[in-house]
Amino acid sequence: MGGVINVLAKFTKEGDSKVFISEIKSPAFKLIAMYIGQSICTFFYITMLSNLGENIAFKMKTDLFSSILKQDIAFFDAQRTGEIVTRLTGDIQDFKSSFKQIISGGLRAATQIIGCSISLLMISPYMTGVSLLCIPSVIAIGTVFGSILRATSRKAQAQVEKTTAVADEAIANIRTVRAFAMEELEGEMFKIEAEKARVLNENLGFGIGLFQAGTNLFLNGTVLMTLYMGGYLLSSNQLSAGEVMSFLMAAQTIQRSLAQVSLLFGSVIKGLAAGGRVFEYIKMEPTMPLRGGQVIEPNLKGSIQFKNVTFSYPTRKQQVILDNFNLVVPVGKTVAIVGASGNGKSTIVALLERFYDTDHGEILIDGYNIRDLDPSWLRRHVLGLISQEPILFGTTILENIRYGKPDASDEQVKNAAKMANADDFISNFPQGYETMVGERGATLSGGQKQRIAIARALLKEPRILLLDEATSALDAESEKIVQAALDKARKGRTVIVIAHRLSTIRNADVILVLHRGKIVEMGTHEELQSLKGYYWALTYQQQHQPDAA
Ligand SMILES: Nc1ncnc2c1ncn2[C@@H]1O[C@H](COP(=O)(O)OP(=O)(O)OP(=O)(O)O)[C@@H](O)[C@H]1O
Repeated sequence: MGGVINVLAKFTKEGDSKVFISEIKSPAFKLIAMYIGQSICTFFYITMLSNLGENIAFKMKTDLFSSILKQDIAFFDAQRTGEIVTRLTGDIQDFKSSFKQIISGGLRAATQIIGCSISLLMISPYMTGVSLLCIPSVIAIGTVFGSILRATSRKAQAQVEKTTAVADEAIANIRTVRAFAMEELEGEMFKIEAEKARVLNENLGFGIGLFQAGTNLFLNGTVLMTLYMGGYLLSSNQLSAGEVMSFLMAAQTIQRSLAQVSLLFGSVIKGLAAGGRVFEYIKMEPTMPLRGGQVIEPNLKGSIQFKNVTFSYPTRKQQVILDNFNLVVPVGKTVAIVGASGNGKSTIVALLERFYDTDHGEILIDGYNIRDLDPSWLRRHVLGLISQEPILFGTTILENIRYGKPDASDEQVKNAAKMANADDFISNFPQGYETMVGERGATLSGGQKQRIAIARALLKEPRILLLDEATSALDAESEKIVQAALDKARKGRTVIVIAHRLSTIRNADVILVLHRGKIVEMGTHEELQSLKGYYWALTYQQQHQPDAA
C-alpha cells in the first residue's frame, strides 16, 4: 500500500508523470522487443535449419547420382533399378528428416541440459553428482541398444528397397504384366515384400519404444531420488527450502530434456542407417573409370582385333563365355557374327564397348589396346551401337537424336535422320521433330524407334558400327526400310553385325559362326553354304522360306 501511495505521490509533482510513464513503458517495450526478437530468431533458425538440411540432401543426392552413373555395368547387372532408386529418394529423405529433427530437438535439449547442470552444480555439487549419475548409464544403454537397432533399421530399409523394386519392375513392364494377366500375382508379391518391411519396421518401433520407456523410468527414478535427498539435506539444514526448490526445478528440466533426447533416439537410428546406405554407394569406386586414357586425334580408322580373349561375366564367373577368342576386322569391312542363342555374340559387342574388361587377352582398335583409350571418348567418337531394342528417352524426337551429339545443330540432326530413313515419317507427324515420343518411345512403332536410334548413332559419326540384332524385332516390311538405312550407314565404316536373318548377314564381307565362345566357321555366305556345316544348319530353315531372304 505504501508503494502505491509513493507512486501516486509522484503524480502530484509536475513533470514526474513522464518518469512514471517511462517506468511503465520500459518493461512493456522490453517484453515486446523480446517477443519480436524471439520471432526473428525463430524465423532465422527455422530457415537456416531448413536450408542446411536441403543443402546437405542436395549434395548427397547429386554425389550419389553421379557415383551411380559411374559404376561398372556389372553393378547394374547385380542391382535392381528400384533398389538403386530407393537410396536416391527414400534414404536421402529419411536422412534429411532425421537430421533436422536431431538438430532442432537436440540443440534445445543440449542447451537446457548444460544450463541446468551448471545451476545444479552451483546449488549443490554433491546432489548434482548423484543426480547426474544416470547420464552415463543412459549413454551406455543407448549405445548398446543403438547398435542393435541400427542393424534392424538397415534390414528394414533394405526390405523397403526390395519392395520398391517389385513395384518398379511391375510398373515399368506393365504391358507384359497386363498381357499375362499377372496383376493379382504382382500385387500379391508386392504385399509379401511390403509385409516383411512392415514387420521389420514394427520390430524397430518396438525396440525404440522399449528404450524410451526404460529411459523414462530411469529418469523419473532420478527425480524421486533427488526429492528424497533434497528432503534429507533440508531436514539436516544443509540446504534451504528455496535451494531445494530451485534444484528440483532444474533437475526436472534436465529430466524433460533427457526424455526429449531419448525420443530423438529413433530418428538418430534411422538417420544413421539411411546415411550409411547412401554413403556406401557414394564411396564405391568403379573398377573402370569413365574418363582417363589416350584420345587419338583426329580419330581412329577402325580396324578391330580380339587377341586371345577369355571372358566370364563378373556376376557368373564360373561360366566362360569367350575362350581364347581371336578375331580380326580390317578397316571398312563388315563382319557378321552368327551362332545359336547364348553363344556369346552380344558379349563381343559388350567387350568392344568396354562395358566389361576381358579376363585375359586384349582388344585392339588400330593397334591401340582399348584399355589404354579414354572410355568416354571411345564410346562418344569411335563406336556407334544399335541394339535390338532401341531405348528412347521420354522427350522429343529432336532431343532423342541429339543425344548422340549434344552440340549438334538442328540441321545436323535432320541430316542424320535423313541418312537413317527417318526424316519422312518424322516430318509427317503434326509436330515434326518436336513430337514427344512417350516413356521409352512408347508412342512410336518398332521400326520408327529403330530408325531414330540409327539417326542418334549416326549423328556422332562413329568409325565403327556395332549392330546387335538391329532388325530382329521388326516385321518384314519395317526390316526392309531399316535395313536400307543400315546399308547406307555402313558405307565407309567398320561394321560388326550380329544377326539371325539371312537378309542382314549375306552381304557381309566375312561371316563368322560362333559356337561355345569359339569361331567354328568363317567365310563368305557362298563359302559357308558349300561347307554344309554350322552355318548351313543355322540358315537352312530361312532359305526354304520364300520371303526370308
Ligand atoms: N550381364 C550378364 N551377366 C551374366 N551372364 C550373362 C550376361 N549377359 C549374358 N550372359 C550370359 O552369357 C552367355 C552369352 O550371352 P550373349 O548375350 O553374348 O549371347 P548371344 O549369342 O548374343 O545370344 P542371343 O543370340 O540369344 O542374343 C549366355 O549364356 C548368357 O546367359
